[in-house]
Amino acid sequence: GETAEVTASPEANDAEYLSPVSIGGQTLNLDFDTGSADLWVFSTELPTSETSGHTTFDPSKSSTFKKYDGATWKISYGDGSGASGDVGFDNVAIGGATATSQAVELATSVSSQFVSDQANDGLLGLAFSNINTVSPTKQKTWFETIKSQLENPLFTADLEKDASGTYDFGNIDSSKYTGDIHYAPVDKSGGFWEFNSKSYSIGGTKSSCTTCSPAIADTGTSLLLVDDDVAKAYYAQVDGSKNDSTQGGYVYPCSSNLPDFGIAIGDYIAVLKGSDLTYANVDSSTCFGGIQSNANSGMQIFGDVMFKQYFAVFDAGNTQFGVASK
Ligand SMILES: Cc1ccc(-c2noc([C@H]3C[C@@H](O)CN3)n2)cc1F
Repeated sequence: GETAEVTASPEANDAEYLSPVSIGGQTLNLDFDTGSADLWVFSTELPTSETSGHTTFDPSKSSTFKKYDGATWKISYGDGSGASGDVGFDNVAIGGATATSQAVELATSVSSQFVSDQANDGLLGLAFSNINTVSPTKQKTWFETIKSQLENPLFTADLEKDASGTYDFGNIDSSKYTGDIHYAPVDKSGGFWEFNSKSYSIGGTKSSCTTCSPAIADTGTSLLLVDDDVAKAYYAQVDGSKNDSTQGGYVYPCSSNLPDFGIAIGDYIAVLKGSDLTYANVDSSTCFGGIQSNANSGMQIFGDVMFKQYFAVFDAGNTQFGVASK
């Protein structure tokens, strides 16, 4: 079976990570997103006013592209951004592994956040295809299309702070982590890599929260979005912190010593170092936290703040998600 490895390069503030993907021989830089299941790209079908700075996929220049007549897609993301368009099939290669006749969703419209994010040429969903948005027939993700060709039906994420990391498909590279991999069973019925997270720790003090929302492993989200009462409890330990609606979340003096924060991945508590829980500067003395409230949306979203501190295994063979120290 095959294995494949591709670089994941961070944008400013590690807001997102982009990886090169070859579609019909054309290379675009896509945001691998384990929180969605559409592979969509900036295309020549967009108004040119919206494609400045982006690489666009041109179906007319691919000898292997096939239109999927009548099919459309439309997606919206957690931050209110979104895109829509039509569909075709082409050969899609990542790190030397090629999925043939992969559904490729061509954007004919994208929201302003995508227009201005010029490094991003589209998204590659790595969640489960029951949440793919193609109509009238949902389409498989790249990972689902290629899974049977892989040495093992899994992929791993090693994202780094202000540095390039990797996604690996088909194998677990033991040089990328230390100690054991701690797995939690995944409930994929909602389409996400979803697991229970019923406890947490702040500065080493553990709390159980039987009412805590389940969590999803989401490489497409920059931060760590936890239940509102947990975020409150965390920042109660940070002098001078406040939930500032103008900044969009919790801010605090950059001189603060942030406590460590432990998140439950099933029965395992993964401790995130407080020293790596600041997301960005608001100004020279005020900082914006990597831990933020999920506004009681009913789902906790463990994004890149977690992936930068823990090696992650997305195991579709055993429907489990695992983390290891690195
Ligand atoms: C400009 C832009 C906007 C959003 C996203 C985005 N990608 O993944 C996600 C999260 C939220 C959830 O919906 C699924 N995963 N959000 C990427 C962008 F480049």
